[in-house]
Amino acid sequence: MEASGRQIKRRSANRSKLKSAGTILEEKENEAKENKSKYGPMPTFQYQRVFTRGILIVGVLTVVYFGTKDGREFALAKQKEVIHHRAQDIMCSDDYRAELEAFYGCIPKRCGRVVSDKLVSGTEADALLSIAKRGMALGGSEGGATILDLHSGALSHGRNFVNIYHLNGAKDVFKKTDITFYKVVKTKIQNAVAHHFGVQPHLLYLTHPTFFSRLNAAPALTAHDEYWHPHVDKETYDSFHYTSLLYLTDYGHDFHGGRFIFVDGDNTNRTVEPRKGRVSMFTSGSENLHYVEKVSSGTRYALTVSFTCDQKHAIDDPMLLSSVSKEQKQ
Ligand SMILES: O=C(O)CCC(=O)C(=O)O
Ligand SMILES: [Fe+2]
Repeated sequence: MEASGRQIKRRSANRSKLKSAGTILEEKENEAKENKSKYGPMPTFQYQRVFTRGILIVGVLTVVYFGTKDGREFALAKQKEVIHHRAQDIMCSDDYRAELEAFYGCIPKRCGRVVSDKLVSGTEADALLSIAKRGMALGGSEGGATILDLHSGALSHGRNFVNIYHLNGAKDVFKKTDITFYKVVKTKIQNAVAHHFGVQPHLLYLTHPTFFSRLNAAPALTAHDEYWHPHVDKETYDSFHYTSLLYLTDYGHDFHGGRFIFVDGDNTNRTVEPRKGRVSMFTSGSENLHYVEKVSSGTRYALTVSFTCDQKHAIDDPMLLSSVSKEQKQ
């Protein structure tokens, strides 16, 4: 009797142990479920939370460090976009502002850059591309950069330059309509520069050098082929006050590499991807330090159209070879 009474007690104790173990298990499962749904899996060892957070912080810091070490990059104009008018203002550099003090009416209301795909039509861009190709076919650099200046006649040739107007083959290379297209486009850009920077268009003069460029991936043979160095136009070309670029071919289609990069003081690059007919205009001072990336494949064509406020440095529009006098040709 006594033994069976003890057995009953033990069984009921075991049952209650089992029950409580089951309850604990169930509670743990419920807790686990709750934890899973609310906060994810619970830490499985002491300090795991601290450890996980540490890893996360180190990860974020690594991304920030490597992301900013070589600077950041923003696209001011992507090739695929069609931009009506996109501007970025920058404080005028002191040297630039000081120099312009002498040219009343030509001092910019703002410095910076502006991009437009609506100024020059596809037909106009194609007409200018055709001029560049025909002219450059008479010469061409052996390195990666060929230029053609219709004003002075300078054309890259091998490792040097020739005057295209002195070449026999050049007699009929340009037509009257070519010169008309060239002048129309120049005047549109001149008015757009004046309008955007708040200066009077008749106080802007076309200046030297204004030229077509053709860039490719061929290794540089002379300093003239090295187009990728960061520079300030005002320092490279003394007479420049406003620079404009008209792109005649498409980045990512006609060539790769060859983007235009503004290097800004905030450790950030602003890029312009060339697009046929795209015009980029900017003040030529040190507020607009820039370079062109090396072209990695294909051929990039552009026209640099430069303006000065100083009439002393003004240049004339190009003329047809047939209307250039003998003295001018020599
Ligand atoms: O072709 C370009 O995009 C820019 C060329 C340039 O920076 C220059 O001619 O000074
Ligand atoms: Fe430049």
